[in-house]
Amino acid sequence: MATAVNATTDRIAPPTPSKSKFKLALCQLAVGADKERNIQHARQVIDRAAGEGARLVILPEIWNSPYSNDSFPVYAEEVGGGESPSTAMLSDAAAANSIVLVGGSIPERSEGKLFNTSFVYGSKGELLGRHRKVHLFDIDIPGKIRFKESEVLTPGSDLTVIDTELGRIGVAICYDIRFPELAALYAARGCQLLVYPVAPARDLSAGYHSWGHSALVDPFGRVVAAAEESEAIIHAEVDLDQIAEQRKGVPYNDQKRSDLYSLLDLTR
Ligand SMILES: O=C(O)CCC(=O)C(=O)O
Repeated sequence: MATAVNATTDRIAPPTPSKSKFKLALCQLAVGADKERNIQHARQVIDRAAGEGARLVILPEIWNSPYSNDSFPVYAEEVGGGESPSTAMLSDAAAANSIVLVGGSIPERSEGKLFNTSFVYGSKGELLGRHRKVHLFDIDIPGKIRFKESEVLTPGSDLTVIDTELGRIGVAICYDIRFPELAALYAARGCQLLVYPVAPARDLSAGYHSWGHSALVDPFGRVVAAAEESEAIIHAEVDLDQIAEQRKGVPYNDQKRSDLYSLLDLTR
């Protein structure tokens, strides 16, 4: 069923988070071909970020494997039914550090298919939710770059809104950011933060040259904190009350002209 979303009346209020101010860390990891090393390295970086005060820690897209269609089937893990050293580490790291952890993404195998999936853990190590990338990165720019995730991966079919103790988070992955309808639906569902695990650190010896430059951006589009190309942990403070104030001050979400256009939520 398709439901027209009226941002003024249909906004779903999030539950009150345990803290309105907290520190987050964007971990722009260097990723290599050695999976075990990638997992150990991610664990060390999560521990460091939490040790430096972050309560919400975010990893990049595909942090346990090189970003390539050849690698995805080799590095993929079955989560739940099978052995998954990557998500076991994420759950353990979240509990050990008492943090909310958006675990970037890993190639996930499920029922014979492969997905690009982000697993999100709460501060007791519990799995809060998962996002399977819904817009696969399929581009072909003649003479420049050709990448077709869809040759190997299956797109997810769910939007992902997760209530955490630090607020309501809409999760999507990398190329998903180019589709503003998704962000608008997340906003209409009351998300206070949108998290898009994107590139790891730039590595010009890798098959795909990710861009790096992980960033935290506020409701006015201002870059609050950002990395360069290389491996980094970027710390920044999030103030949910301030975000709510900023949204109230320029209330464009409540000023949409639903008599002229509307957002259809096809999942409802
Ligand atoms: O949107 C882009 O420019 C890059 C997307 C990408 O690298 C990805 O989705 O993995």
